[in-house]
Amino acid sequence: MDIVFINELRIDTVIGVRDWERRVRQTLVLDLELAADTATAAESDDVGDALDYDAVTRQLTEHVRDMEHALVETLAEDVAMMLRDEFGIPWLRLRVTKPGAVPGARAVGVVIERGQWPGAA
Ligand SMILES: Nc1nc2c(c(=O)[nH]1)N=C([C@H](O)[C@@H](O)CO)CN2
Repeated sequence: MDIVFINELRIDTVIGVRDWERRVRQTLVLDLELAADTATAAESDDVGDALDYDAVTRQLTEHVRDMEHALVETLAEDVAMMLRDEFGIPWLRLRVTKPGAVPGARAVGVVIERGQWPGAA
């Protein structure tokens, strides 16, 4: 099993626990590592055999844009569930970064891993 990745995907959404954060859109940055079999696609040279990172990115962007969560934890869990359901991804690692959310820190956020790496005991 291999990894298809998406780095620094920026999406505007409603996110945050403060009252003012419910009234604005803020930019989150998402980094994903998605377990995928790349060997079959490499053999056929057909995107139909690949985990299509363009399709994942489009669906993910639409999904996150429409959300209104308080915590980045909730958003991350929601994204992981959607990706695993829609694309049959067995394992993923997701980093959700909220730039400039805390004075003195460039960014804060969460990293989650969900699912089982295929073949792992
Ligand atoms: N673990 C978390 N802590 C905090 C979050 C969060 O989503 N997860 N959010 C906030 C606020 O929304 C912050 O970004 C702005 O004050 C605070 N702590």
